[in-house]
Amino acid sequence: MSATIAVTRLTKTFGTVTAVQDVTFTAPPGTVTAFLGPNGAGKTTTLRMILGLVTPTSGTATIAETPYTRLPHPVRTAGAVLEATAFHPGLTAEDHLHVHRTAAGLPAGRVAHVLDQTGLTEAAHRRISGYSLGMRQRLAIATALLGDPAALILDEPTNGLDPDGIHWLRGFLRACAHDGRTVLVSSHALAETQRYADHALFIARGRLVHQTPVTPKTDLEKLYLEATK
Ligand SMILES: Nc1ncnc2c1ncn2[C@@H]1O[C@H](COP(=O)(O)OP(=O)(O)OP(=O)(O)O)[C@@H](O)[C@H]1O
Repeated sequence: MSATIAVTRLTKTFGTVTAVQDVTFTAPPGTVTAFLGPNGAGKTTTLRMILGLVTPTSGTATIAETPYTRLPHPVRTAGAVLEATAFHPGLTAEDHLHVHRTAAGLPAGRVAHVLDQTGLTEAAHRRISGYSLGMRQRLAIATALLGDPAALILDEPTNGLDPDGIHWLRGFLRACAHDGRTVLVSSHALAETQRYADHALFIARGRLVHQTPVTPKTDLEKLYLEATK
């Protein structure tokens, strides 16, 4: 299954604050799309609208041509990691994943598979309370992968990762795209984004101000500074 993420004229106001204004873009399968912009630009709000967690004031957001809240199989269609995920510290990673995969009605074998995909197999029987930030980030990604989703949405996944973790994440995102998944990632880490993204969207003050294919020659920082000033 493939799942294009399509955002059309999306707008969200919170009282007098316009967080997102008339944003339109498409994130196609088989690619990593980076979502870049200053603090408060509207990235998280847009991702939350795509995932049905925030109701748009106007416009639409669909995954596989369907709003998230109306997807027949949401966990198989889209997996997401938004901001700091809370885990029960007394559980092991394996326990945590079994709780989630049972709730989602997924086969037991998925747990070992996502542990392997995120490099957590050896740590699977340790309590999450002893996990580093990077291991927690991997576990959040493992949870998002339980349904083998066609689309993956990650909000600032490099935050708190050490160089090993960043190296792993880069390879992981590329592998996801290679497998045909649609990957949408918000980030502030421009040099790193340059190394894994196929396409970059720039958002500033709630508006999509620029977009570009990303190649080794793209000067993402220069484009970012020009587009968001
Ligand atoms: N629930 C809310 N109520 C009121 N205002 C909100 C709410 N959520 C977001 N905002 C405001 O909307 C704007 C966009 O915020 P958002 O979190 O989407 O930005 P962001 O690009 O993700 O920022 P950051 O890079 O800091 O995570 C900000 O002005 C923020 O204060």
